[in-house]
Amino acid sequence: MAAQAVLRSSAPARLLSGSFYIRKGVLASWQHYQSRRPFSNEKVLVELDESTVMKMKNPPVNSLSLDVLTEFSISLEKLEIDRGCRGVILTSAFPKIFSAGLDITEMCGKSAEHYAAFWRAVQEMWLKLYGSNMVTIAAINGSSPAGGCLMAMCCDYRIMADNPKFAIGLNETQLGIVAPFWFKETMVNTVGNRVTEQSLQLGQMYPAPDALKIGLVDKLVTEEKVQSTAVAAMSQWLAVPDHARQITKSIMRKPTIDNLVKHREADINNFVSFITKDSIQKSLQVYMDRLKQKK
Ligand SMILES: CCCCCCC/C=C/C(=O)SCCNC(=O)CCNC(=O)[C@H](O)C(C)(C)COP(=O)(O)OP(=O)(O)OC[C@H]1O[C@@H](n2cnc3c(N)ncnc32)[C@H](O)[C@@H]1OP(=O)(O)O
Repeated sequence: MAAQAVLRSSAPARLLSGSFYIRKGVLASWQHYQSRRPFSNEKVLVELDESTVMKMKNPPVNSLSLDVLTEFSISLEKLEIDRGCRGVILTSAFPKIFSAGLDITEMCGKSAEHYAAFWRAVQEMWLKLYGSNMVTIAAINGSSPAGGCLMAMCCDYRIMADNPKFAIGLNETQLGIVAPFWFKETMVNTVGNRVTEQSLQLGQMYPAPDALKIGLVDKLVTEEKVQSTAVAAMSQWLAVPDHARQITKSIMRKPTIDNLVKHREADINNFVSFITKDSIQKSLQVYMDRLKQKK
């Protein structure tokens, strides 16, 4: 399956004397900006535009395979070290679906080594996105279960298409699996303990209007306006001095991040021993069969 992230890098925040611009507070030559060109490899395409937009493009439903996760982390890392990029809008290239979450086929019928590599890639994506110094805004243009919801929750601000057919939530228990502690902590940090406790046990998916009510998303707009609203929100977030915003973000998120870093290997071992159980493999298979039968 081809996965492609489309990245658009920000134009200079402010031009000075026609030949310099400010990138993360550092003066850099206009020539340098011009030398930044769209880049692409098999799965990543970077285009220069007014805002940096990272589009998931893994048909048909943006499931997060090992390849997609790896490419996502590499792309984000590239933007992180690009001093010209202060914020990223994360969205989907497809209408009606933001991301179907982790690719279930990566968790079925594979070797223990594969599960360990896959889980490390999930952790890496989370560490990079939740710990990003950039402003991150999720433009949720469709449904977003489980790992898709996790990605959205990692962002600083969430805008979702106002359509009750689109739902978001951590539905892991519905698959017979358990959201790990750092998924749980990300949700607690987003909507609070009580809502998380109930949502996780029920594996609840929230239609967009309900997601707004519980604070799982911050704003609803019509489908056509999701991206332009994200661009407008980005300007507002970028008006805050970077250093103050970044330190504040770190104060809020560091304890949660440190907790995974400290228990990273144990978390991988736990995932592998859980996912290789016959009963869990059977649950996932039943869930996949149901997905295919619903057509
Ligand atoms: C201690 C250990 C803990 C383990 C923790 C593990 C944490 C797990 C996190 C996860 O993210 S698990 C994944 C959870 N995701 C879901 O439950 C989503 C399932 N999919 C859907 O609900 C729907 O597909 C959709 C996303 C709402 C889209 O619906 P739509 O009607 O547009 O498409 P479909 O016809 O259903 O799907 C098309 C095609 O895609 C396949 N597919 C869908 N989701 C996934 C997926 N997550 N992984 C792999 N494949 C997926 C689906 O089977 C269809 O395939 P084909 O029939 O076309 O072959």
